[in-house]
Parts: sequence; C-alpha cells; structure tokens
Amino acid sequence: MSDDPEDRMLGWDESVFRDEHVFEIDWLPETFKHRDTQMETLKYALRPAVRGSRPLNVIARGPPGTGKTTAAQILFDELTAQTDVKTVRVNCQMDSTRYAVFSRLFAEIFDYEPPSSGISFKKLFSQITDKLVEEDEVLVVALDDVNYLFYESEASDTLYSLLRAHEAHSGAKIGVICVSSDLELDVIDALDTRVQSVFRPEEVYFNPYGQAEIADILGERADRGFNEGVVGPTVLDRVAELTEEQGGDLRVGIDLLRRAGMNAEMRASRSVETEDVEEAYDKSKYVHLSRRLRELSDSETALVEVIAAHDGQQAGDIYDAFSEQTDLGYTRYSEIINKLDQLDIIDADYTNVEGRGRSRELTLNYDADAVLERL
Ligand SMILES: Nc1ncnc2c1ncn2[C@@H]1O[C@H](COP(=O)(O)OP(=O)(O)OP(=O)(O)O)[C@@H](O)[C@H]1O
Repeated sequence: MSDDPEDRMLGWDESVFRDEHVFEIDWLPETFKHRDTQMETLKYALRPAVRGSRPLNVIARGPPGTGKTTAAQILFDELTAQTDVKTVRVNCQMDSTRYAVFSRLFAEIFDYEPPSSGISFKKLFSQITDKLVEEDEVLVVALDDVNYLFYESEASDTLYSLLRAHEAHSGAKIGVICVSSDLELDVIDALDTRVQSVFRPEEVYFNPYGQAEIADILGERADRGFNEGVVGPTVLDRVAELTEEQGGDLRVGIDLLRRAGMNAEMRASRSVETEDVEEAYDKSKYVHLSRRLRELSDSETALVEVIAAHDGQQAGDIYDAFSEQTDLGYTRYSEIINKLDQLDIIDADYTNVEGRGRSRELTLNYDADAVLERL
C-alpha cells in the first residue's frame, strides 16, 4: 500500500467486509475446531440410530457460546444428508411446555402444524409415535436450552413422555439430546425420580475456549468475513482477550469483529484498529444480556423494568409497585423472580430485614441503563 493517506481511505463503493453474513449468529461455520472430543461422544451416542436402534440419550452442558447448538446442528445436518434418521431441534426458549415441544415435533414430522383448534396431548403424542413406528423411523430430538423447561416446571413431564415412548407405543424409537447452558442447574438431580430411573444419559461437557483457541476460531471467521489485511494479529488478539473476559462466549467475539468492522468503515479506514474494537466492546459485551431479554414474555419484561426502577429493594416492596401495573398474583410473581434469577438477569438473595424476618432483595446484575435500553 502506498503512503498516500488517500490510498488508505475507503471509497464509497468499497467495504472492509468480504462477506458480512459470516458474522451473523446463526451462520453455520464450515470448520468446527477444538470440539473433537465432544463430537466423538455425540457420534458414539447417536450411532445406534443409524443402525435402526434407539440411540443413547445425551446431556450437553457448558456455558453460553461454547458451540453446543452448533455441534448438534452439524451432526443433524450430517444425519439428514447421509442416513434415514429423523432429527428435530426444539428451541425450548420458544417452546417451553411439553405440549409446545410435541407440537413442534408434530410439525416437523408431518410437515404441517397440528390442528389449531387444539387436540389433547395424548392424541398429539400417539400421532407422532404411530407415524414413527409406521415408517420405521428413529427420531433424535435436541432440546436446545432445555433449562427453560425446568424454569416452567415442564422438564420432567416432557422427558418422561419422550423417554417412555418406546414402551407406551409399541417401540417408537426416540433419543434425546438435552442442551443446557445453565451450569448451576443439575439436570438429572432436578428431575422427578420416575424420570431419573429411565434417564441415564451420556454427559458431554463443552468447556469454555481458551484465549488461543478463541483467536484461532475467530481468525478463521475474520478471514472469511473481511477482505485481506483488514484485521491484523494485534486486533485479533485483543478481540480474543475481551471474549475470554466475557466467559469465552464466542458470540461476543463474533459481534465484536462485526461492530469493529463497521467502526472502521465509519472512519473510512481500510483496516480495523484496536480503537475500533474498544469502542465496539461497550455494545458487544451485552450480547448475552440482549439475547436473554429478547426472549422474555411481556409480564417478565414488565417486571424487569420495575426492578430497574427499584434496584436493590425488597421483593415485597417491589411487588407493590409491580401490582399497580398487572393483575398477577404473588405466586406467579415469585416464579418470574426465580426465572430472572436463574437467567442471571437479577440476583434475588435472602436477607434479614428488621421486624420482617427473611425477605429477598432484588438487584439487577447489569447496569440499569444497559438493561432498559435493551428491553
Ligand atoms: N469451534 C467453533 N468453530 C467455529 N465457530 C464456533 C465454534 N464454536 C462456536 N462457534 C460459533 O459461536 C457462536 C455460538 O455458538 P453456539 O450457538 O453453538 O453456542 P451454544 O453453546 O449453543 O450457546 P448457548 O448455550 O448460549 O445457546 C455461533 O455463531 C457458532 O457458529
């Protein structure tokens, strides 16, 4: 490149990006490095399905953004392309009851939605299992973000129905991959004993990537997404370092690369510099929060707003403020608090309050403005 400053400036018809899509969160990477052991265990568990038998069940655990969904997606794509095994991924943030999970299975298996007038769960269940038996198909279900089924107390019933399908229904063969990013939740322990007695899953742990691994993975993504020479090693290392600081959630790193690229363009620069990364970090570090807030229901969102306005106060007092806005009872209110606590949006710790005994104090885990901006 010449030293003429004009040459280092980006023209209107130019971009630092070669392909911006690779920075979209649901873009499926072509290479999936540093996950060989996890992929091997998953393949081992699913192999019986290829032979027409019931596969082993699996629990895949690990912090957010460590490749759990991607692993399941890659395997499901391979199974669909190369075998007769039927695969369905259910996003339990969206389908968080047993009925909703089975409705999703129905829609994927029959290629049309179950009747909107509503049919009984029993009927929904038997139509699915009958079809599997009739077609002699093995079904593998990935319950992605299964922790949400626990938050709604639907996990035991859902798993019980899936796991007992072969007994209840003349040999329907179903295997389940439970994907959880809630490390405080002990999935097996939290199930009813009747489910525990039939659920002996293989466990696969997705450990957080180290800084060097993050740099390696993101370097590959940067090569695909940016034009040559746009992101140098110093910038990449800084992105990896910040990503590791955020618990190794690769989404933060991917978002950082995209935003830093946009910042460079804003300066009409042909290359991304560390200052672009630092500026991007103010937004990217909240990727996780944004994702969690986006999936909340209206009443859950309303409660987050009220807590933001009364940060650090007692649960009873916050309920008084909340009940002015909604007609939800205290029980439902407590359930929502538990969910927001499990999602790490708030802390709800018991404290001793003089004259009132033990009460929960509700505090936001993030800066209130950052939360309100994203609601
Ligand atoms: N080894 C890897 N190579 C390339 N990209 C990866 C790798 N691991 C994760 N990613 C990317 O990181 C992002 C997050 O991955 P993914 O959604 O699979 O994480 P997750 O563990 O399922 O997260 P969550 O628990 O929050 O749902 C995705 O865009 C994915 O493409």
